[in-house]
Amino acid sequence: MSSVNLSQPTSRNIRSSILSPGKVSREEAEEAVRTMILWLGDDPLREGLLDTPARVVRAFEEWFSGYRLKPEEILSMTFEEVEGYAEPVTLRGIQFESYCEHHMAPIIGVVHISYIPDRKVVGLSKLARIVDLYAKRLQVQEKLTAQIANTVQAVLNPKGVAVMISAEHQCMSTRGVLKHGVDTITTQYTGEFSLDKSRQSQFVKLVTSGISR
Ligand SMILES: Nc1nc2c(ncn2[C@@H]2O[C@H](COP(=O)(O)OP(=O)(O)OP(=O)(O)O)[C@@H](O)[C@H]2O)c(=O)[nH]1
Ligand SMILES: [Zn+2]
Repeated sequence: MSSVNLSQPTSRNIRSSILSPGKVSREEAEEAVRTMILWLGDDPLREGLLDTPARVVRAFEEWFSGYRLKPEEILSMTFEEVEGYAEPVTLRGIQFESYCEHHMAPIIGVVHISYIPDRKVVGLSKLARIVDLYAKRLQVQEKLTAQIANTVQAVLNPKGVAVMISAEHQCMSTRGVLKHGVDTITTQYTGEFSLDKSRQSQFVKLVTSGISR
């Protein structure tokens, strides 16, 4: 059984946390969850909820693990000499879960990424890791799309990058306007994908066509 301290956070410790983001202790985060449970009208001391603050904090560590990762480290392993391959490499349908920065509600969808190698290629899984690095943060979809494309461009330096995201925002489907089944689609292009419209349409056709394995 964990011991429970129901003291309210003071304006002093909230202010000091804002001044040094990331410096909030695990105990303070668990305390915030207890405050939310109380505010909802439930009893954080009842048996079923005693361990909930610790579980919620552990879950948040997974959902927001992207803040602790560095893109340069993920994309540092590249392969040169790919036997003359010079056309786009495309990963279609990378599933992701993110959280909107306005409501902290899930954004669930898929990312499609394509890049045109300039001698270097990167391990395919590393592109999916870059998706998670930015998805597992508080986000807006437009920023997520741009961050993925611009990071792959900056770190790998290919001839061009294309990113398309299609996602449902639960802040629109489970609350507020209550519209289910809306796909929000965003795209970001760099290099040849930005300059050459035929590259763009080739990418869009590839990721939206019905090819299967
Ligand atoms: N552009 C953009 N908007 C988003 C994203 N995620 C959520 N939103 C929107 O952010 C807006 C926040 O609007 P507010 O009026 O401040 O919040 P609200 O009163 O909760 O708004 P409603 O959702 O309309 O009830 C809403 O229109 C959301 O649909 C995103 O990734 N991109
Ligand atoms: Zn939202």
